[in-house]
Amino acid sequence: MAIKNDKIFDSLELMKQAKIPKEFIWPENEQPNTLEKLNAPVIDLTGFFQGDKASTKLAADLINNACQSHGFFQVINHGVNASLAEEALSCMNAFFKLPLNHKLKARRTPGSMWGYAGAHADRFSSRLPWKETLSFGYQEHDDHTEHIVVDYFISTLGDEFKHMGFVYQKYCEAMKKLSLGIMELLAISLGVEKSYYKDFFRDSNSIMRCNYYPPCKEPDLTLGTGPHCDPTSLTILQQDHVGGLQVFADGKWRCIPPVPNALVINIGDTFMALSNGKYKSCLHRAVVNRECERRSLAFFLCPRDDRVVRPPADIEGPRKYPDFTWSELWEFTQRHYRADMKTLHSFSQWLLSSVCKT
Ligand SMILES: C=C1C[C@]23C[C@H]1CC[C@H]2[C@]1(C)CCC[C@@](C)(C(=O)O)[C@H]1[C@@H]3C(=O)O
Ligand SMILES: O=C(O)CCC(=O)C(=O)O
Ligand SMILES: [Fe+2]
Repeated sequence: MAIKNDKIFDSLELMKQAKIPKEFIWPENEQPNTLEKLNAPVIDLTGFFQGDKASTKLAADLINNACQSHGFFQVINHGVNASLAEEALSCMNAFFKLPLNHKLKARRTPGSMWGYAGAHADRFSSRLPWKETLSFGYQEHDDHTEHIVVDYFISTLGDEFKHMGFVYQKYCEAMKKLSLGIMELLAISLGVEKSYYKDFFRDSNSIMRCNYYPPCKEPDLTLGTGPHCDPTSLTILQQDHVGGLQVFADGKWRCIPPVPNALVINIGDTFMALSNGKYKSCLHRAVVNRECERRSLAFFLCPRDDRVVRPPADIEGPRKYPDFTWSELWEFTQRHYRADMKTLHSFSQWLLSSVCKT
């Protein structure tokens, strides 16, 4: 995707302005409104990790019910160390509170996913999200997976960020381990051989994203993250205590209030295709507020670039989506299409039309 404009927003300056710039004002029908809660079940993973059959069946049934409707559920006793999770959140402040020129040392380069972005102002010219992001990869290569994140922070921001790199290295490893456990539960809940999805994601190529949402003087006119379905396979979201995540379900935007020590899990487009549409990748967004900043950490599980996304034979019914690879879908969202609620459908049309042209 070519750079639309090379505008740079300084969140420190933006926060002082009584009126937000027009680029951040979203269409009225997409602006935040009154809220009910989403029934995103909180699933205790203790018994599943201990191999208890009854607990595993309960977890699989709750997941099946949630994923057939809106694709969101929450997990507690998930095995991610609480102090690591807390430090991953606090490390965000150490980066996002830096002066802008320091953050720009990690600036996302065109065509890359990695790095710092302010409101995606280098990619979009309207409906800008009221957020800053820092994204980096967690690819599983044989030779240097165990320090791939540390290396990124040192090479991008310097030795003084080595500790932050170490925290996120450990965090990504913990997220990957949890995501493979969730993949086993998803397989069980779909009646698929329980290691099928785990094996599919063993050599994953995942994305870690830190979302920083500054306070906003006119929170009802903008959005922190616009309405979208995650194009990825599975998202593990750690939100702080502020709240702001909303899911569009049963015709309404519904909030998922933060549950202490819980992680929010949602199905992405790629897993919807891997389940042949049985599990839903659901529209969601993030709102901001006037009083305080909000932070979230999103781990996006993605398969190896070239692995063909195709549902297992156990899942019956006519195919809903064509075969594709994650690298094809990723390129579509980075160069041709701003992820929204129709990404997978638009991508399928784009893919089939490009096949017809060859
Ligand atoms: C593959 C990805 C693209 C986005 C980050 C991951 C999964 C979610 C996508 C995103 C958050 C959906 C909303 C729009 C987006 C541009 C954003 O607000 O950040 C998307 C991410 C992206 O393209 O950078
Ligand atoms: O910050 C949030 O609560 C949601 C962010 C999100 O949906 C995303 O980054 O894909
Ligand atoms: Fe998302």
